[in-house]
Amino acid sequence: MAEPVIAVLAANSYGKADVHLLKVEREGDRHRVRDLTVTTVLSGDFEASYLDGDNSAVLPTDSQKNTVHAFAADPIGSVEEFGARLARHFAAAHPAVRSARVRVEERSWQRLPVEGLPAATAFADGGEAVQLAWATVADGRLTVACGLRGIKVLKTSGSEFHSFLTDRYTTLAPTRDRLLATEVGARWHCADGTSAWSKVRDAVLAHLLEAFAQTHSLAVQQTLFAMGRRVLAGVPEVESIDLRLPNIHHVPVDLTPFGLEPGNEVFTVFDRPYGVIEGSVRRGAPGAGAAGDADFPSDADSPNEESR
Ligand SMILES: O=c1[nH]c(=O)c2[nH]c(=O)[nH]c2[nH]1
Repeated sequence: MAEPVIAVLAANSYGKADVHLLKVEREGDRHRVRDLTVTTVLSGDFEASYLDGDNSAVLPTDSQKNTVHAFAADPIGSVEEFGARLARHFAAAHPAVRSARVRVEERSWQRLPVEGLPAATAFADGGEAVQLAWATVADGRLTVACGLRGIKVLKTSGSEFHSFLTDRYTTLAPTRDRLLATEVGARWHCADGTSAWSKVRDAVLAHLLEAFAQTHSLAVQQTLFAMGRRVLAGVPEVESIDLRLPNIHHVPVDLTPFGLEPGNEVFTVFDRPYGVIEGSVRRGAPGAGAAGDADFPSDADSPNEESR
């Protein structure tokens, strides 16, 4: 028989990690977004749950997540203020809590400056975009494919998705007003003889962002084609462009169980799973673009990737 082990419970805490939410603050047509990831950590008199499974003092982590959502319905203020409000709430509301720690991380989004459009509802995040190039010499000939990834953009208006095919497994509700968010991956091929790659790159990016912001979207697929077509129209050096647009789902949080207005301001960000929409756009007459397999930018880091 195994030796009886004498064990005591030492330090312990529990909470909800990485509650990722997006709050849209609307002032008429001008929107502002707050992209927050919140972690709650409670410690206190919770030994009974660890030792005996007695949960009578345990505020479920699910309730902690709901609290974060409900508090986000009020003006958020700074990350410090939001964290302090939550921590004070958890510490005061439940007697077993001796300390409540709340971590608030904010990702910043900037309005897309789009000429001729206030673009008060289109944003790009402050993160770093990655620039990519694939240079190949074969038979003495240089070909260069160019790309970028990691450009996060979102629109808080001008996006719908409805009238889609349904089957017995469909539960998705049609919507005429949804939040559209993606992380653009692109790879383009230039005409022979092009060497002004940096100039082309800047122009491609500007056209991609502008088309994203300006296109009233009925589907990510439609936005993708509009973005590709805009690049071909605006950058004569580009012969074709492959685009990958993940559809990063933002689902409105139902606040009615907490006695609040349902609202359309606090969204849960589902980092995964996500839709993946890919397509190549190239010069040619309608009907000429036979559908086929392509190496989309998702595969872009494969060392074997070298040609279209
Ligand atoms: O723009 C979209 N295209 C889809 O194919 C799709 N599928 C889905 O669930 N949502 C969306 N949105």
